[in-house]
Amino acid sequence: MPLKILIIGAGVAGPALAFLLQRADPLHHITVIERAPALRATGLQLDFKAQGTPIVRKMGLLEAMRAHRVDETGAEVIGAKGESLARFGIRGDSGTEGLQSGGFTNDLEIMRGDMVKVIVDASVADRKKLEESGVRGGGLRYVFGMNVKGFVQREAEGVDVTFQDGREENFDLVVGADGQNSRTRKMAFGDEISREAFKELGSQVAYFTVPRTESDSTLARIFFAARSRAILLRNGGRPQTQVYLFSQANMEKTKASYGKSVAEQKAVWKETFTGAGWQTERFLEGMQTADDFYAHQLAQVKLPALYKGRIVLVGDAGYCPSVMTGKGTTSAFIGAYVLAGELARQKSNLDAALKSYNEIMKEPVDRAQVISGNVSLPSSSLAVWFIRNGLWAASSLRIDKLLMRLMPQQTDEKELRAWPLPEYPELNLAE
Ligand SMILES: Cc1cc2nc3c(=O)[nH]c(=O)nc-3n(C[C@H](O)[C@H](O)[C@H](O)COP(=O)(O)OP(=O)(O)OC[C@H]3O[C@@H](n4cnc5c(N)ncnc54)[C@H](O)[C@@H]3O)c2cc1C
Repeated sequence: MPLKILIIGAGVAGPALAFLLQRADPLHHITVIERAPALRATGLQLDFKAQGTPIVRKMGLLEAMRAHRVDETGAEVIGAKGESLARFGIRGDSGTEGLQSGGFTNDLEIMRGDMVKVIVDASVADRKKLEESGVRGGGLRYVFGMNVKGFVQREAEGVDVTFQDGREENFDLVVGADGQNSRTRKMAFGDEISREAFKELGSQVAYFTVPRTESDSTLARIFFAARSRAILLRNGGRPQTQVYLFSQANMEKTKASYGKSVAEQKAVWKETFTGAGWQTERFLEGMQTADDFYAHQLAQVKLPALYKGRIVLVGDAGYCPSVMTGKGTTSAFIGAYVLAGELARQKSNLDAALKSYNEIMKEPVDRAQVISGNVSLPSSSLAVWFIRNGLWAASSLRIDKLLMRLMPQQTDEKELRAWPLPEYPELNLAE
C-alpha cells in the first residue's frame, strides 16, 4: 500500500531512503525536507565499509560513486618540522596485500558532497523516468529551507506535522534523518531521553578545505600537537586540500560555540590551534575564507529504540557511531536499506515494519559503535614526542605492516560474513 512519508534531512541517510522507497513503490508520496536553503553538498571524505558497498551496488550507484573516488595512496605521520616519521598502508606496498585497493583508504571513499549529489540526482532521475513511463500518482519532492515546528502523533491516523511556515500536513510516517544533533529525536522522544542518548566522546572535530599547495601529497598526513590537538590533512588528488582539526583543548568554549555563527565558531578554533606547529598558520588562514567549514562534537547516539509511534530515526539521528569509527555512512545506508526493505516486505504494515527495523538494526548498530568512552589525543609534549617517535620506530621496524593488517578495512569481508545483509527482492533493486 502506498504511504505518505516525510523525511527530515537531505544528508546521506534521507536521500538514500527516498531512493529506496521510491524503487520499492513508485506510488509512495515522499517529501524530503532540508533545513539548509540548498543541498549541503559539502563535507570531506566519507567511506563505505563492509555492507555499504553491496547496498550501493544494489542501488545501481556503484559506478557513479566510483567515478568520484578520491585518489589517496596511504598515510603518513608528520613530525614537528614537517618531516615524515612513519608511513602506513602505502598503495602497492606488498605488506598491505588483502587490503582494499589503497590500504589506509577504503575501496570506496568519496567526498561527502559528491556522494550526496549522486544519491539525490539518482532519486530525481528515477522519478522523471517513472513519470515518462506513464506512472501516475505518488511523487518525490525535495523542499529546502524547511524545518518542522511540531508533531502530533495520532496512532493509526499517522502524524500531524506543523512546518515552520505554519502549514499543516498529515503523514503516515515521519523519518528523522537529520544527523547527530537531530531535532526530530528531541521532539519524538523528549529532551531527557534524547540528551541521555547523546554520548559525548570528549573530543571535537572541525572540517574544511584550503587551497592545495605543492607539498600536499596524495598521502593522508597526521600531525599530533601538544595539548590534545591533532591535524589530519588529506588531498586525494583534488584541487582543494581537506583539513581535519581534532581537539580536546578549549572544550567548554568550543561546545558553547556550536549554537553560534560560523564566524564565531571559527574564532574559537583559531584560538585553540594557534601555535600548534607544522603548517597550522596556513590552515587557520585558509579556514577564515573556507565556505565549507563544519564542526561538531565527537559523539555516539544510543537510543533504547529507533522509533516512537510513527516517527522513526535513520542514520546519525538514531544511532551515530561517531566519525572516529568511519562507519557512519555505511550505517546510514544500512538503516535506509533495512527500513525501506521492511516496509516493502511487510506491505506497508507500519507497526510490523518498524518493529522489525528496530530489531534487525540492533546488531549492525552494535557492531558499528565500536568505540566507547572518551577518544584520547596525547596531551603533554612528552606524550606527543612518544607518539611521534614510537610511530617512527614502528615504521622502521616494519610494525606498520602488522598494524595495517589490523586496520578496520581488513575486516570488511569478516564483517560481511558476521552480519550478512538481509535480502529484499521487494525493493526491486539491481540484484
Ligand atoms: C555539512 C556536513 C559535513 C559533514 N562532513 C563530514 C566529514 O567530512 N566527514 C565525516 O565523517 N562526516 C561528515 N559529516 C557527517 C556524515 O555525513 C554522517 O556522519 C553520515 O554520512 C551519516 O549521514 P546522515 O544523513 O545520517 O547525517 P548528515 O550527513 O549529518 O545529514 C543530516 C542532514 O539533515 C539536515 N538537518 C539537520 N537538522 C535538520 C532539521 N531540523 N530539519 C531539516 N533538516 C535538518 C542537515 O542539514 C543535513 O543535511 C558531515 C555532515 C554534514 C551535515
